[in-house]
Amino acid sequence: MKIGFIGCGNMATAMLKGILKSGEVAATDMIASAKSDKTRKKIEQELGIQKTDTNAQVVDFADVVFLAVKPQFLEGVLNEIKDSVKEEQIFISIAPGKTLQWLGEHLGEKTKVIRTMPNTPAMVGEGMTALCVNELVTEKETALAVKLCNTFGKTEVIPEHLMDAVVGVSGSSPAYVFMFLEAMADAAVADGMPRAQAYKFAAQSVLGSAKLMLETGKHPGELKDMVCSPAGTTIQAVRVLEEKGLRSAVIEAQTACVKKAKGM
Ligand SMILES: NC(=O)C1=CN([C@@H]2O[C@H](COP(=O)(O)OP(=O)(O)OC[C@H]3O[C@@H](n4cnc5c(N)ncnc54)[C@H](O)[C@@H]3O)[C@@H](O)[C@H]2O)C=CC1
Ligand SMILES: O=C(O)[C@@H]1CCC=N1
Repeated sequence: MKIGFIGCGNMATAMLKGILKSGEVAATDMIASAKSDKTRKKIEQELGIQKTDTNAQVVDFADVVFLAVKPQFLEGVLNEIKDSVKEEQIFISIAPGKTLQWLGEHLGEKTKVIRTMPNTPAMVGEGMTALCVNELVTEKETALAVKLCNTFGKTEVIPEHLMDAVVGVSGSSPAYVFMFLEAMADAAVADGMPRAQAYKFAAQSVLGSAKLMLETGKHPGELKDMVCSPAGTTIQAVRVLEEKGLRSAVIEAQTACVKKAKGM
């Protein structure tokens, strides 16, 4: 199996590293395209795979082609590669808001298309990717795409109508989590802790809390209650977070994020 990436920025690099590390595909069977010399140098030196400045060359080479440019450049790229597309190939988009129908219209109606939404924790093998497929993609091909995405984290196949919600809950959410981490660290710095140490304490607490929820399967409210001792410290923090509207802020932020994804 040969894999190609059109565009080799943050997400593509993270995904490529996962696939390479898994050993599922040899470096010689992978190619990525980039517009700048700097990125092509990165492809060669950091990833050790083939590079090109021509997107159609990726399509000529690969069985599975990842479309990893920003959504605003996608239409131009699809127009550029359309004549090189073969019916047996699989195209995997990682763009928010671009539907299977839209992708099929631009790639040709007989094209196998998969729509995904990964996230940047893929850079450390802890990504969360959602995936949906068009009617031309077989179960075996879906399983192949899941296997590839599992090399950089967890993957779930979902109905397409949930894809915009995924942008909010996992595609974009690392940004809100990093803001929360920064704020917690700032408070610890205000209380005298060195900044580097504050980041470590905040990040490990978030990592551990997420792991605790995933591994116990317990309701987050129950886990929160386990921390809140009667007349203790935590319930005071919870009281202030409620007063300042933490839940509402997160829900409103995510709703704005999903609204933007729908309009893309
Ligand atoms: N960064 C994130 O957290 C996530 C991003 N995505 C999506 O992934 C896609 C890529 O995003 P990033 O990697 O963050 O962006 P990026 O800007 O880091 O990478 C995009 C790359 O595509 C290249 N490019 C632009 N036009 C091109 C063309 N015509 N031909 C070949 N290469 C071209 C750019 O030079 C750049 O290196 C976008 O659709 C984004 O919405 C999805 C999930 C998470
Ligand atoms: O901000 C964005 O548009 C992309 C999509 C999901 C994460 N980053």
